[in-house]
Amino acid sequence: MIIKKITMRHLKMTMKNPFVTSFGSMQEKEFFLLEVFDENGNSGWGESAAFQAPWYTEETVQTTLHMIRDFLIPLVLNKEISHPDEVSEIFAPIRKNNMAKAAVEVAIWDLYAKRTNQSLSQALGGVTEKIEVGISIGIQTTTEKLLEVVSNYIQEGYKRIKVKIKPGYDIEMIQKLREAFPSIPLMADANSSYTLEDFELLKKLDDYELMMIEQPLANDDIVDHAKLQKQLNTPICLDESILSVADARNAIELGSTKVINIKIARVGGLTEAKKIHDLCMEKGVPVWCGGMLEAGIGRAHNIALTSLPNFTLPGDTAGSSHYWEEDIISPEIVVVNGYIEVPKGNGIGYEPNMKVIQRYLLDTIVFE
Ligand SMILES: O=C(O)CCC(=O)c1ccccc1C(=O)O
Ligand SMILES: [Mg+2]
Repeated sequence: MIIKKITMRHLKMTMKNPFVTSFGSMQEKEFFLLEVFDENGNSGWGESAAFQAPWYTEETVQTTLHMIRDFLIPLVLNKEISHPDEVSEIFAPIRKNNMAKAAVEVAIWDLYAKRTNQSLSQALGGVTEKIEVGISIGIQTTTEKLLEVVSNYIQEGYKRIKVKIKPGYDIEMIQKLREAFPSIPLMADANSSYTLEDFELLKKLDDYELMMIEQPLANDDIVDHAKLQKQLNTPICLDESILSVADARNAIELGSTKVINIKIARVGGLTEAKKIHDLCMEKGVPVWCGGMLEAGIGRAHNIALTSLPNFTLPGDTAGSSHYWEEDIISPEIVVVNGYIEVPKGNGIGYEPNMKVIQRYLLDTIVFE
């Protein structure tokens, strides 16, 4: 296929509720939709994930714009690409900037699946027809409020509950949650807010039968996580530390992690995500799909990826209505009894809803 034209739409949407982490509160989500056209007029869609501020990784909405417009699009426009696996090789001379790369790469995957008349799930080697989903809950104002929110999600059918922890908001909260819900699949995400000096505190978490603790230590660490894992019964799941299949191999070999959260954006696209999945499957390390508070296009890519066989743990891809008054795809993503059906239509299997996209559109750039 030849990449003939790329439309880059800049959107800003407001989430129904602010999402609070150890870094602060987020309610505005600004992102780009990449629509990539081939020589026959087929088009594929991708959504960028970086936030306005660089607290999760170093990328932001503005660095993404700079990288996509000035470096990545010139590398693929008017180029012949026979398979989307080639895109990560074409982008390899550009260091990091994984979220910018992923936004373009996933659109080319969707385009490829559509051209070849298959679903994105099929094109990736997906096997499951429905995926199990959990929910990630931001920090709440009070524990009472948290208990109420958790109870509602359990009633809605979500398969596991993930809560954010940070120093000063951890053991007591987890203890109350466990008392109230003795048998729910529960996990905690620290987003790198502890150090090895907090060992005694982290060790206490072993009393609450958590499925795992996500990224307790520094965002770029695998050495201290290995030391910690040796002394914890609770499995560690790395998120921020894993940017590539090489990182995954090193972390598994060192014993830094027993589970990996794969985010397409963090690892630079679907080809790298699949490589990490395949390696983890070979090593007996289960994976799940993380989220970036995406709108529908990003969510659709997550669903296709999650249909691969080693996604054996519920991920963070909740339904559209959890985040948005109205999502940018049709139909919206719905969770029934804790499952999302993997769409069978070509490509991502959801149609961009141009009326809704228009409503949140700030500006558009066309490259041809
Ligand atoms: O619901 C989602 O999309 C993911 C929620 C989440 O946990 C999260 C949200 C923003 C940044 C980082 C993370 C994370 O997984 O660490
Ligand atoms: Mg995380």
